Amino acid sequence: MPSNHSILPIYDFSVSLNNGYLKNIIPFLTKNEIAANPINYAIFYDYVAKQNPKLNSAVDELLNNQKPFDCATSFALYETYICNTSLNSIENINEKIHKVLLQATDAIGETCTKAEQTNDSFQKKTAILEATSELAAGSSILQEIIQETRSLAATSQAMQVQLNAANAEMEQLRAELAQVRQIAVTDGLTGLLNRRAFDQTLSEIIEQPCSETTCLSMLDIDHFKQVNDTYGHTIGDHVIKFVATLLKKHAEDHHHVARYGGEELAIIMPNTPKHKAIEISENIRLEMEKSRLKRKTDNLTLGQITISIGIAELQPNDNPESLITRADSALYQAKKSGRNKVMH
Ligand SMILES: Nc1nc2c(ncn2[C@@H]2O[C@H](COP(=O)(O)OP(=O)(O)OP(=O)(O)O)[C@@H](O)[C@H]2O)c(=O)[nH]1
Repeated sequence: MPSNHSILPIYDFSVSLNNGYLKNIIPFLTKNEIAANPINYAIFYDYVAKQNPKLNSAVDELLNNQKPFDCATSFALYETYICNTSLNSIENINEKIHKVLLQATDAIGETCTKAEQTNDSFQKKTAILEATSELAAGSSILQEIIQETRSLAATSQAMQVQLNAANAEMEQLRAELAQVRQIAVTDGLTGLLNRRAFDQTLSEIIEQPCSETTCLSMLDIDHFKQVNDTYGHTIGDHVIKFVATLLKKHAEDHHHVARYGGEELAIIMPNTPKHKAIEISENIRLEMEKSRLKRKTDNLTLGQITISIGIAELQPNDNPESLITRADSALYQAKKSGRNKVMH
């Protein structure tokens, strides 16, 4: 998908991931007697993908209160939480910025006009003062000049107050904008970079002329379908989240940790020699192998869950696809040779 389409809903294109969602969405819609039309499908796609916490809360509330998913409800959910979320927030922020700038420009304009008028008036009064020899007339003109000076000072002070308020509001808007940007690059389940941000980051790193080695590590949870089938999709999600925390823990500060899709995660490692990429990946694999996850509800210990990892080192003629393909084939080798392995 072209990266400039940031206002479109962001969907994953992994076939296995979407098949997994499909298997959950249809029974869910049937069970709750919700029409499986494209709008409801989109709503429940996001609901199952858990990428949109506000949508999930809104849907949960409707379901808990046994409200029907009629045309109006579905449209409202779709418009509010899916199609227009990012567009609306960006438009709102733009509107607010425009308003603040207009207010600040008005305040500055008003002060400038006042200063010009005062300047004209001063010039005229100075000419009269120079020409008059009467003390009383001179004193009255001086009084007027003092008044006008005070009035100009008050206008300029009011402008200062307005500019300070505008500055504070711009700070707030800057923070809101940063938040919207953050949401656009974050994977809702794991908090890692999402696929779009991964693609963009990898392209940028490859385009940069760099003498240091860059490595890409791709990680996939072994027999994950079995985890879902045995413990359910929710536990599956928790396992993905746990693996994500391991990646964050072991990756270095300048690395980029992302959810590539479904149960496949990745670390882009700029300025990292291959032996270091292998060491980090091996540490992640080992910690996962040793971990014994427990189901929160009843403390049941899940069986051993392992991960396979493939590493590729960036070559001079690489593009993102060729680098990903090599890391993916190393991952495939790791799977083929028994899983729970790091291959490069
Ligand atoms: N719970 C959960 N499951 C997911 C998610 N994304 C993908 N899956 C599931 O992950 C599974 C991936 O299975 P496969 O690609 O067949 O591979 P696997 O079972 O992991 O086996 P190997 O990769 O060969 O070790 C599918 O069952 C998907 O439904 C997700 O976000 N949450």
